[in-house]
Amino acid sequence: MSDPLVYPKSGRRSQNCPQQTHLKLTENGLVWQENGNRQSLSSDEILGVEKMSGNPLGFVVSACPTIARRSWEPRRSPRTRTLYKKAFICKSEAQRSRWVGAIAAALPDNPRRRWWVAVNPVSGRRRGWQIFEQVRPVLEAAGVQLTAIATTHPGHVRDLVRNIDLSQYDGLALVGGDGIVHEAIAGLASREDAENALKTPIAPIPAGTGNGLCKALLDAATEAYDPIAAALAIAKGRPRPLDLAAIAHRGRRYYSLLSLSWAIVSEVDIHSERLRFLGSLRTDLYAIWQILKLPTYRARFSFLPYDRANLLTENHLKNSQTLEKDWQTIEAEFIVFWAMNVPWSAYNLKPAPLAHLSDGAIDVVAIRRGVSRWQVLRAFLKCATGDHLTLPGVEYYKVAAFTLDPFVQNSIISLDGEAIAADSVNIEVLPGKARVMSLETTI
Ligand SMILES: Nc1ncnc2c1ncn2[C@@H]1O[C@H](COP(=O)(O)OP(=O)(O)OP(=O)(O)O)[C@@H](O)[C@H]1O
Repeated sequence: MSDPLVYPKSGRRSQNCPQQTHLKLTENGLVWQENGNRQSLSSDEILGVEKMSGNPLGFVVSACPTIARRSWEPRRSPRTRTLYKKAFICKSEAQRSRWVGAIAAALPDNPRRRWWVAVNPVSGRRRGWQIFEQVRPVLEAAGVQLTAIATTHPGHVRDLVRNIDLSQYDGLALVGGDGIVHEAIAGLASREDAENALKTPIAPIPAGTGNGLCKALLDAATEAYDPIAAALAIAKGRPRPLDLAAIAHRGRRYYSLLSLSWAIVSEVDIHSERLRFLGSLRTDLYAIWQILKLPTYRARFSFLPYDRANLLTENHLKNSQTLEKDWQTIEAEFIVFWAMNVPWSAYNLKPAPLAHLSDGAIDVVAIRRGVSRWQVLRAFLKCATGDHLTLPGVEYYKVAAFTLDPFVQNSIISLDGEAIAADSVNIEVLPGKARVMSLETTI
């Protein structure tokens, strides 16, 4: 559809705009001229179109385009998005109706419009509700209906999700950190209809301190890590499978979506909570403190290697054990023990660069006794970009299942950031057990 009779309107700046434009609806989106420049919005970016209130000739297109990189931003970093509203004025009401109808018809239908939203107001820097208010207009512009609640106590999301009528919703959005996503999964898994319930699409909106799952999803879609892109995954994305790990510990069964860590990693994860007021700096400072102390933790680690050697490049194989279909056992003093379901454990930490959201494997990064403080510190620093795998002392195992028997009294295991006593744990991968919203074009 192409129409020369459409005039642009840019609010207070309308006097600077050309008198006339030529709006075109192509199979890729909208194209028009403004101040002599060609402007466009692709159909991937357009959220919706609506008649302008107060002007019978106007209509407004809402979109989430990427914004131009600033001069100091690295060229390879993904570009952030913003909510953008573009107003057009038609010559007649009939023409406006034609445009609104044509644009709406050209947008792909969103089969998932009804979302339940839990907002943790105290996660991260206590900006959960503010972040929800930031993304709400994006979702509403896309016609998403929201039923939002604020959590009031730990375990609240798990209890609500256990009892919620899932037939009323197309997905669960979680504004907070990985902790409330973990709770939502626990709630779904504890239902009588768990098998089906776990297929409910989940969408994390980052407001916590770590947000490893959200970072992993956005990074896989080459999107910048920000709440708007996370919300766009609800409006324009598709559900994709996510492996879960089933954990047997002291007769109980847990589900993990992110990580199981022990040794200095769990010490940092759990004990740095007391430095919460420092934001994400808390883990960095606590990690440096632990590396200076360099405690070691004895354990038996038995694992079933995951037979996909082609996923490992030659370089990484140097640090990996031989891949065989049998269980293997290592008894050692560990400094680092970090089992990851996804590449990112936090938005700024990529311990498992070879992990994939649904490859049926858990990636274990370990450092044993015998390396210097300097080497551990280097591995920790390189971990920010996932470039630590080739460093001396860093071991990497891709496994389908494992058992960890810690021989240390009074240590803790961190399961998706929540503490459990360091006792024998059995972990098994449940391939594609859950579903998460993603902007990836090929899944
Ligand atoms: N209103 C509340 N008051 C206190 N704790 C809460 C409340 N709502 C949720 N929680 C608990 O807060 C914990 C952490 O939540 P969340 O994961 O959202 O944030 P975070 O810890 O800052 O983020 P991350 O897990 O990414 O570090 C969860 O275990 C949850 O049970």
